[in-house]
Amino acid sequence: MRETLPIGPYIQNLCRDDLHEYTSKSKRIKDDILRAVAKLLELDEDCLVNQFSNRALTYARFNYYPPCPRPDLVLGIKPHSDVYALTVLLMDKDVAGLQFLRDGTWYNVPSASNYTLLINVGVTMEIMTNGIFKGPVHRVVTNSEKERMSVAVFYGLDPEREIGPIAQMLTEDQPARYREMKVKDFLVAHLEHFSRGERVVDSLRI
Ligand SMILES: O=C(O)CCC(=O)C(=O)O
Ligand SMILES: [Fe+2]
Repeated sequence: MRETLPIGPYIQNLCRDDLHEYTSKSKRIKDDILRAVAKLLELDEDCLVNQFSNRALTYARFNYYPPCPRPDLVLGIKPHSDVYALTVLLMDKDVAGLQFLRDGTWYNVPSASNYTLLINVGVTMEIMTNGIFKGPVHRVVTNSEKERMSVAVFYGLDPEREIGPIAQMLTEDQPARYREMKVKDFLVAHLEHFSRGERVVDSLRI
């Protein structure tokens, strides 16, 4: 994250320092996870961490879901895959609502009795690992009685660079499954696909 946070004066006064401290600490978690993923893939330990320059994007989203009288009709967030590489999600400790899709079935993420961080893989990671790690589809359902809150910090790449499978993932037997694209164009394409209920990654498949 840039030293001077590009957020409005209201947020800056309210929680600028806390947010800066929080995102710096969660960046360390993100780097640990990237190193663990690199190890799992039998790559150089730092090869994923090194993809994130000091111009890489960090984006924090504060989600507030008020009680909703018709949870059967209204979603908190519609189905999507996160677009950046990794998400560090601080979950509401009392109210569940997050669900992941697998083989056509939605699975609940239970609320934990304490503040819990959930690490989610995003589409950027799916492309970088040439499809080995997937950015799962998830959504948030509403609750008729209780409000719910979460804080998602998304870690992405430098918008001026290209996104594509990293060179270390490619062999003759495992050629690139996704074409390259400039990150900032990829983010715009993501929004267009999201508004149509589609996944941008599917449009990049070779
Ligand atoms: O509120 C949640 O639990 C998930 C939020 C989410 O998926 C997002 O902000 O992308
Ligand atoms: Fe999400």
